[in-house]
Amino acid sequence: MKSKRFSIPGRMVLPTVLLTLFVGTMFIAPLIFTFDATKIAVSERLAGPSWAHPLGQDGFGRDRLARVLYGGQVSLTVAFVASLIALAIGTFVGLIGAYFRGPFEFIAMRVSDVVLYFPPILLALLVVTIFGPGVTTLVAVLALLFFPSFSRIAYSETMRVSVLDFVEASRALGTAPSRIVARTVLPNIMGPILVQFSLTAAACITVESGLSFLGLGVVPPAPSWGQMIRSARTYMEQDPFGIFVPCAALFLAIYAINLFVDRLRDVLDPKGQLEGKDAVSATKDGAGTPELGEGNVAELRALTLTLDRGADLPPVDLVKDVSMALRANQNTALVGESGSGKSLTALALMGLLPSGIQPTSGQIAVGRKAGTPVDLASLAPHAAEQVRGNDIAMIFQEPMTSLNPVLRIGFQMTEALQAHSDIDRAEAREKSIAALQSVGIPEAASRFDAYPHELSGGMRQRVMIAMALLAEPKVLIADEPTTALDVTIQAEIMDLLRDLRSSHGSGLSMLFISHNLGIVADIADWVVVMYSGEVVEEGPTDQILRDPHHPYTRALLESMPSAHEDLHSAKGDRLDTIKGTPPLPHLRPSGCSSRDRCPMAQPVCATIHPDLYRATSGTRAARCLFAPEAPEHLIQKEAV
Ligand SMILES: Nc1ncnc2c1ncn2[C@@H]1O[C@H](COP(=O)(O)OP(=O)(O)OP(=O)(O)O)[C@@H](O)[C@H]1O
Repeated sequence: MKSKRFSIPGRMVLPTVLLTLFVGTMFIAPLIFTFDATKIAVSERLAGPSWAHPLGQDGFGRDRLARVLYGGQVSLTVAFVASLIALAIGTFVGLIGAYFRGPFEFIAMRVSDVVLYFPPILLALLVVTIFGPGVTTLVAVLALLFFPSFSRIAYSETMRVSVLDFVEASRALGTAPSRIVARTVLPNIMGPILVQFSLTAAACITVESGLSFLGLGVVPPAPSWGQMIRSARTYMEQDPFGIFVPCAALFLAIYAINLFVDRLRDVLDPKGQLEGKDAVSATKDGAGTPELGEGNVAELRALTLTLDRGADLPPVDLVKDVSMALRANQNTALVGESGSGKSLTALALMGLLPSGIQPTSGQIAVGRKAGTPVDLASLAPHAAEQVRGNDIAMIFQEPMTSLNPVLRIGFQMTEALQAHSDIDRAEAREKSIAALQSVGIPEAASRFDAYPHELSGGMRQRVMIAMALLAEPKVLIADEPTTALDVTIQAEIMDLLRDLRSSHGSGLSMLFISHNLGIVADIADWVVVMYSGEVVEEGPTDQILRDPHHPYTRALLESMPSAHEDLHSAKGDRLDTIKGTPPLPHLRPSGCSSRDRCPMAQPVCATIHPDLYRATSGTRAARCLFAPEAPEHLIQKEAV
């Protein structure tokens, strides 16, 4: 494996140079040149710039350049140290309060509330008046003033993040709470906290200057920007340059810090880290531009998706060695129980994997209407946005949460359309209304101006389908699109999806994700069954439904109530359930992953991990030692 080379990301170069120059000037220039910030020369008061005093002299004849540099040292140090203390205390308090709840939450939030009740500047004045002005008091007062803003943000962000799938999954994987907080939750809340840090550092500089301006900050004759403004104010009309210098220094300091932290947040965001990098090929030697097989519009080749569980726990493969070809004009169903890896496989195609999950081997290729195939995860965010929605689109389970509730349907549709094509608003409106009509929305023109809550669940899902198809993508991923709907509406949406291929005549390929093998008969030409992160069987739908070769597919069929009872049930109207639950990804048994739940399991199943054996005819494949596709010698050796 190649060793990582340290390099500054492109986006960070300008802010880093700017901040380094600014801070460097403040701290290094006084070491090189002999500046005296306190030497008074009354005869030269308010003198203009000269070689000896490039920024002129103040009302006491002191060198203004020296004062602005030393003042900067004080302001920046106070702001940085105070913000860092506020960040550390506030984040800790908010994180612990939100994650562990109970008394932790009560104490954390009430302490922050008490501080927030006081108007900040009054609280600052109160503390400074009690403890006396000075740098240490300033740092303490600023940290006290600003830690509640960090704790509030950390609290709300932790509440949001801790119910997300990947945190739940870490819990399910038995990771210790302290580890989840430090390794999983903290990195995911750092974005807003870093932004808050920049705002706080900037606010600290202004509050410090304000207090010094009032004579309650840095003690004279030590220089500070606030003091400089205060004394320059007296001569403002005679010498406006005197007030401009410290104000410009304040402006530059705040701008440089904000720019730096803003960019840093983008770079630290795990989703942004992929910018300009090929996440798949980075793990493989010799991988280049992804390739597509003949007639395929998207393809996964031997894709493995791995969850990084931190330094102490080994990584876990959530999806293993999955290959899938989505062909033009073909509907593919991806079927399996909850947790089998269907959604992650689809998200990998979209280049939208959650943070912490990376492709560690294999290849992802998505065909474009124009241009060479791409792996979305390897594209810069802006480039990926051009492909998503345009060449590959996705609809989700819950149309209410996929549509923005505060924007009219029409606005959301035209916005999506205009993002991918160069058309004006009127044309976008026309196309959107036509799209609404094509998915069976009555009175489409008036629905165009409706808000999502004014439509029924089925209508909303139709809108989502219309939106997804607006740019005429080659691939449409439908992730359990009917699960959140009433049974009657489900049937209507299934009919709509089934008819899409004929109504959408540009070779659309649909990947239909479902946990219900029974409902795919009408819609899919090809079925891929997943279990515990692996493909266990695939083939033409009619063949798989009539004669499943993998015991898990058979069990899945027999547990499904379906309109196609005649296709699969040999047991009349009695439905079987699949006993047990799928293994957690880090607890897969040796040999065959499904053997614990398989009625046909033999001792050999514990020793051999079956491959996905393909029939010589090249169509069907099954991952079972006893499937007709499996080479006979494998079990003969172990048989009695
Ligand atoms: N963000 C994540 N972090 C860690 N593990 C995850 C994450 N997302 C999914 N997983 C795990 O990966 C495995 C596959 O999940 P996936 O969501 O792809 O399954 P699924 O078949 O789509 O299930 P469902 O039908 O419930 O959505 C599961 O074991 C799940 O717990």
